[in-house]
Amino acid sequence: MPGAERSGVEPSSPLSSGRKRSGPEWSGPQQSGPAPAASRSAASCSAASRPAGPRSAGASPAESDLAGEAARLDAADRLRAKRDAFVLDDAIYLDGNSLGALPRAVPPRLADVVAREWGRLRIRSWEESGWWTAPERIGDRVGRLLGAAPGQVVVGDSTSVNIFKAVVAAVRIAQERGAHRDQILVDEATFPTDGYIAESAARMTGCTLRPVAAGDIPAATGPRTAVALVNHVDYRTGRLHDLPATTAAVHAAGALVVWDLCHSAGALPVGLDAHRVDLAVGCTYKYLNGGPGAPAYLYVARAHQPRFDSPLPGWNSHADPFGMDSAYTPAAGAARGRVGTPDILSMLALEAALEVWDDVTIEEVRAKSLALTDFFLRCVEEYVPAGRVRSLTPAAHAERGSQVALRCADAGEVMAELVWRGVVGDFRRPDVLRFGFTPLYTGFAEVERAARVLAAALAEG
Ligand SMILES: Cc1ncc(COP(=O)(O)O)c(C=O)c1O
Ligand SMILES: Nc1c(O)cccc1C(=O)C[C@H](N)C(=O)O
Repeated sequence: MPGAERSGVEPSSPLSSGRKRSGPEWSGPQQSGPAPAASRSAASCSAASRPAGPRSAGASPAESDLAGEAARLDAADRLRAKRDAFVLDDAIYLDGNSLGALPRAVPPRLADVVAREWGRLRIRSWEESGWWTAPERIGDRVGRLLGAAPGQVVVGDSTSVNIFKAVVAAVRIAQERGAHRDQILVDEATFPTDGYIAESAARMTGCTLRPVAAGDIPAATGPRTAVALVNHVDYRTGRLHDLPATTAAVHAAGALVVWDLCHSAGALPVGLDAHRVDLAVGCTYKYLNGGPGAPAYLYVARAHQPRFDSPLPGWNSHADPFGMDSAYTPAAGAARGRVGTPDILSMLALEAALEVWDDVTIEEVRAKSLALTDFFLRCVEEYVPAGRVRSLTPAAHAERGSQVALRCADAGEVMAELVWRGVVGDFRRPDVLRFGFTPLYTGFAEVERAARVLAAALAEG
């Protein structure tokens, strides 16, 4: 399988390693580096909660220039106040590309859902509290951030499950156009779940799976291609793939494209309708801050909805669910992508989390994201000795998502040290340090400090 390296969920939690640290963060299941020195004193633990940085005793000129610049950038940042909408602490949280921080709006909303809607209204809430229609209602809200007009996005299930629905349904549509379309292309560096599911979908539909570098998908798409499944932003390197050009090229060859937007939704404009994307999926627990295991979404372009033949036609996607008919008649519109009973608690937590977007445009978030990653790369270049790390993230804005990935041989140990010092990123085996930048709550001073702490951790390594 292409890109078959695991994302790195280790069976044992570092929380059980016996190691005290400043914040509650778990930088990851991904920590496979050696356990940090158990003998570290309590004093050094608490010092870690406010990283002093490698040269704190006397800041070098470059360091104070960058710190000053960070202060100026923060002062001019229109999104700065948004940080208050999240529960954060002194740790520098650069892992929002794995699990977004908790929005303050979520706990009171969930308390109300549990106590009043469930506790008192009980079954009435399916209608009176809008539970039944939540997948489409929240889908429209997510759709706005993806450039999708209402009625095309439904929230529910996991990204993995939605990939299955989207790829199989796309193959069915493509094969209606021509039964000879028997190939599924997948970007070869794909997040593993996409590759596993595409392989299974290929077996089920009589197709073969062809892994291709994302940039080569336009050239590789031909008369036998049914569908191309592509990650908009590569989870490991942070590379942003060319959605408009790839979509246009796949269409020119008569095939369909399914985009995995996990690492772009809430971080940059996607333009689903504008670029005539066929189908798309993604999670809501990263830059959309929906919470651990928050429901994912499925976009089916309006033009494809009448032919969207779900491989998981559950009763919730029936035209008349409460008719309890033994024959399946699909619902019209986005609801056709539903399966079973929605996960209401997670779904309504997500709805509350999305409130933070009400007065924010994705364009201003993107502008800040690029400024943050540019600034981080500059600070790293300034503070880290040349050659100690290598950036895997493209320098060109058009090719960069909202994360920076740095390669270094001892990345596991370095990330453990960073977490210890209060800078939370994550580690992807074998040698990648990942730092995600969430413009709604990350500031420039934090970015400068993170780079300084990184330099110190690397120096120790
Ligand atoms: C690109 C991408 N696709 C899919 C997933 C996983 O989806 P699921 O929520 O089904 O675990 C992730 C992250 O876990 C991801 O980064
Ligand atoms: N979904 C995750 C989980 O349940 C546990 C730990 C991490 C994750 C992730 O989202 C990983 C993430 N998609 C990645 O890009 O590596």
